[in-house]
Amino acid sequence: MALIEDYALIGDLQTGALVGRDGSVDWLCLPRFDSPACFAALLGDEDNGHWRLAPAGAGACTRRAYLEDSLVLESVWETDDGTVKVTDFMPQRDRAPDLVRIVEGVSGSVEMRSVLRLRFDYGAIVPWIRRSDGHRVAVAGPDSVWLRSEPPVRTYGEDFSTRSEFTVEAGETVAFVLTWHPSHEARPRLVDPHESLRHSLEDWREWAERCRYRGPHREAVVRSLITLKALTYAPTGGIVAAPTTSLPEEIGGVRNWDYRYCWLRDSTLTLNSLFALGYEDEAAAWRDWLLRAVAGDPGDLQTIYGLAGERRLPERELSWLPGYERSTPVRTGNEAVGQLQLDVYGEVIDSLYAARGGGLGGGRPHAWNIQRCFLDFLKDHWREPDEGLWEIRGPRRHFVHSKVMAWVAADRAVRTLEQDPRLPGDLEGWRAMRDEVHREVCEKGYDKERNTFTQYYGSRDLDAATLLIPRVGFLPPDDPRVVGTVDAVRRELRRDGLIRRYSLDDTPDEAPVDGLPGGEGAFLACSFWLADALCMTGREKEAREMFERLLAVRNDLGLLAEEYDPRAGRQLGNFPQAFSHIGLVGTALLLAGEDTAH
Ligand SMILES: OC[C@H]1O[C@H](O[C@H]2O[C@H](CO)[C@@H](O)[C@H](O)[C@H]2O)[C@H](O)[C@@H](O)[C@@H]1O
Repeated sequence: MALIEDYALIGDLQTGALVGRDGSVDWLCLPRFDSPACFAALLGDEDNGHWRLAPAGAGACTRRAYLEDSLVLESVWETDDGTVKVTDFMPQRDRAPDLVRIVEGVSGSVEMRSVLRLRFDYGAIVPWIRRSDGHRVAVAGPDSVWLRSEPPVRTYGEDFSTRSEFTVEAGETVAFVLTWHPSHEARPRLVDPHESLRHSLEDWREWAERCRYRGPHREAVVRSLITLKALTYAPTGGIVAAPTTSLPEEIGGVRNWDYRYCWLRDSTLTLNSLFALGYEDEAAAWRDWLLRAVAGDPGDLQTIYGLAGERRLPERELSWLPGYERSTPVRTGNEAVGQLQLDVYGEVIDSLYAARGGGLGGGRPHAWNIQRCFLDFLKDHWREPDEGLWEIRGPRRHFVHSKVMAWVAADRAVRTLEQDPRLPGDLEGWRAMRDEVHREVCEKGYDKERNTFTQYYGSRDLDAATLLIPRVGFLPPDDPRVVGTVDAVRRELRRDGLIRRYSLDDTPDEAPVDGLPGGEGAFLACSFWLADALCMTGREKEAREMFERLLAVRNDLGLLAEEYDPRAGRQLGNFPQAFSHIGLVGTALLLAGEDTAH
């Protein structure tokens, strides 16, 4: 079984595929990130769908890398008979998604094998396969997938798979193109694989060159930005939290969730990273996505939407999939859609505030009207308990982070009005709310005895999200309560050098706050937040050490999942995860003195 970090991401800004070191594409949803997978071996085995293209009898590739600053992956096998490389990518597109795999002989003469097992509907459906016009065509229900090669190589069917064996000599290429198309339509248009490769490289190069970061970790920052960009759904401007579902937070555990949707929290933070580094177009596209998605009653605001702003994302379990290393259930949809997560208002308003300050005009009259509606809602509801940013599935609580973010919402709205008094708004009401939230959090969310903010009112538990208190400006970094919180979190939530998001096993007699059985790894975003907090509280050396430790956790391609198990030395959770890459970019900016946050 491949480790999570054995995978590489390729994508076309509408969906993404995971390619293993052995040349197997084990995850691909077509045509969108949130469509059913036609390759789901990631969450089961080869019979759930995959496409392996590699030298016959070979194991993992000898080396692999993305070509320059792109999402084009090159895997090289050195064999006894010669060296061969496979270049995998998905050209950016209008409609039909293509997966292109170009085999190139480098030296000697290498026998190659392609085994394609298409299984629609997350591994459940074996399609019917026929030949048409030089293609192999797989059809089941609404889906059809077309496979061709240039030059044509012989394919044959065996064991419910489409196979080919061919030999490449030095200098020869064989390019495969796999294209999804609605099954009721005629043959899709054909792309030229070599020309598409040139375009893809050019597009990514131009895009990456626009990055404004000038600090010492440029390679890591650019790779994170490319990954974040790869998680944007270009037709609508939506941003997914990750391209996968149900990669476990604990091997063999139940904490397996579907991240192929747009969380307002994750999206706003992604957007802040892109915006801070010069990517205004993405920011504008997401702002417009947001305005469409949240239109309606502000009380109906959801924390999660579909790629085009869809609201219903019913959670269900795919019983036929055995799960990644037997981690079940495998889920699609996400029940957290119906939760009350008060922090989201603050994150959205903060992001629009930053965009306005950065000249994006966050800006449009419509955008300001929505922020006013959010504030009106929050004024009436901030005193309520909620599920918080960790989307707990236990009883609602008065989470300190949620209240702090309610303060952020009021603070940014007040500041907007102070900067532009012509805008309509309840300046006095919002000021009063801001003061009241601040007072209450400092009174009820702070443990005087231990000099630390806690996870929720009245609790002794800690929460790494309180590390954000100085970052969002709720208290200055040199406030003793901030320093005390950073120290307490570092002391109590540390796990082999990294940070857990909250305590899970410290009080075994009590039900865990998140209402879920089992444990989880260290949370990478929180570990970046600790580095930020250390830096802001004057402990730059420790912050740098923490950052270097986190950089070392990335896989060979610079990718991060949501969590990490420091004891097993392996990544955990959905992959690659926007939250973790946002954390990396934020810390790199802060350490380089390029941070533009408040
Ligand atoms: O841990 C329980 C929850 O885990 C998921 O939420 C997490 O991922 C979200 C997307 O990155 C992030 O916004 C949130 O802060 C994380 O806690 C899952 O989606 C939830 O359904 C689940 O309850």
